[in-house]
Amino acid sequence: MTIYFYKVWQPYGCFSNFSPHGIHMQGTYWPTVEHYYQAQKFVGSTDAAIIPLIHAAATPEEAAALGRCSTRQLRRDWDLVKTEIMREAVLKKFITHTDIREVLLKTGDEILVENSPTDSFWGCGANRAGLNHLGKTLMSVREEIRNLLSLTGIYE
Ligand SMILES: Nc1c(N[C@@H]2O[C@H](COP(=O)(O)O)[C@@H](O)[C@H]2O)[nH]c(=O)[nH]c1=O
Repeated sequence: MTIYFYKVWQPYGCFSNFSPHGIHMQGTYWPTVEHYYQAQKFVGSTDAAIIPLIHAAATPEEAAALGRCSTRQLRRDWDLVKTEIMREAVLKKFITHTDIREVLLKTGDEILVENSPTDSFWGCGANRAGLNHLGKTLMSVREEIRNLLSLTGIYE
C-alpha cells in the first residue's frame, strides 16, 4: 500500500523536510532539513549573504520562503546538485534520529510519496503523476540504512 505524506501534523509527518529534526552538516547545526536545503541554493552565489538568514529562520516555512525568493541568484549548478544535497541531508536526519529511523524502516518496501499538491518535482503534484523525488530519496535512504545496519550495526 502506497504511503502518502506531506504536512508534519499528518500521518508520517516525520518524512516531511519541515519536521523538527535537526541535522549537523559540515560542522553546522540546522534546525530542519528544509533550512539546510534552502540555504544550499545560495552557496557560492552572489546572494550568499542570505544563508545566515535562512539558517536563523524561526520556522522551516520561513526558511523556504527566503529560499524561494525569485529575485535572488541561485548557485549555477543548483539543478545538477540539488537531489544529491537533499539525499545527504535526509540520510543524516534518519541516521541521527533513531525514533523516526524506526518509523522509516517499519514501512518495509512500501512506496513513499510526498503528496504535495503544488510540487511535481519533490512531490507527486496535484495529479499524483509528478516525479516524487523526495519519496524516492526516502526509499533510497531506507535501503541504505537497512544495508548499513545488516552489515555493521554501527547505527545501533
Ligand atoms: N513539505 C512541504 C513542502 N515540500 C518541500 O518543499 C521543498 C521544495 O522547495 P523548493 O525547491 O524551494 O520548491 C522540499 O523540501 C519539499 O519536500 N513545501 C511546503 O511549502 N510545505 C510543506 O509542508
